[in-house]
Amino acid sequence: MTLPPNAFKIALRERRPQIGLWVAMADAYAAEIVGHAGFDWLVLDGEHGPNDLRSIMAQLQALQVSPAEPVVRLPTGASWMIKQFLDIGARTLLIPMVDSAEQAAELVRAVRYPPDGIRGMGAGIGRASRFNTVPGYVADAGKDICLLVQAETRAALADLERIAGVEGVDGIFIGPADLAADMGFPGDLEAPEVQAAIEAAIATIVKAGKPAGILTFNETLNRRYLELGATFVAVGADVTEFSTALQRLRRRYGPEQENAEAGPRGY
Ligand SMILES: O=C(O)C(=O)C[C@H](O)[C@@H](O)CO
Repeated sequence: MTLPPNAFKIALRERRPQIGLWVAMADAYAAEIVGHAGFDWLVLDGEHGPNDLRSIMAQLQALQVSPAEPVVRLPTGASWMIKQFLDIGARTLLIPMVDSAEQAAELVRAVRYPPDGIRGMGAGIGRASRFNTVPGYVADAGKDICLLVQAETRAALADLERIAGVEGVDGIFIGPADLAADMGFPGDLEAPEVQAAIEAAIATIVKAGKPAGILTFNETLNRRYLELGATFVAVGADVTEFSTALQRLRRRYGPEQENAEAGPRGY
């Protein structure tokens, strides 16, 4: 059998805007529902969602027929963890807290087989090769593996141009919540200082010739970031949409019969 090309990675390379969603319910059935909603990419959150190797694998299986690219966010960029998630078939990885070009270069090596990298040989017994039914998996793996790194501290923004210059980094995601916290504005992603830093970071990434990504729950900001040249923009999360919709439904039958349209908070 053959694996479909990574259409998300191709779209990033061609700078075609990609609209995504954070998926943190850590449930295959919920992921399958989200997979039919029309998003271009879906972050299976292994950093802040209650996920592990098996729950991510179940979601990858549930999303196998979805056109959306599953983007697996790991808790950290440890090479042993990258190896395991690549072997279960994750093709697009999002690694948080990347603060330097040196760290980014190590992540590139972790997603590549020798001699260009250190990824261990084991996909032949793993889901990545569809259990050794994909001819030439090892030789072709690098073509569809997509490495996204998160810049979400002042240190990362100070080294952003060098991070963007690392060959093998396919995109840079700005983490507004952690960046805001690191800048001294925890929970206040819309502080002017934070917004200025985000806009400058997008400009740096775009100028360096790499796709920029971000997530906010604020439609006005998301449209602004797309105008500034961001390519992969996540516009919400399954958990917050689900929670907000249920609260709104209950309020419709409350004493005030509220019909509040307040959207979910992002932080
Ligand atoms: O710093 C950020 O913002 C992110 O990396 C996204 C958040 O971790 C995600 O949980 C949404 O709040």
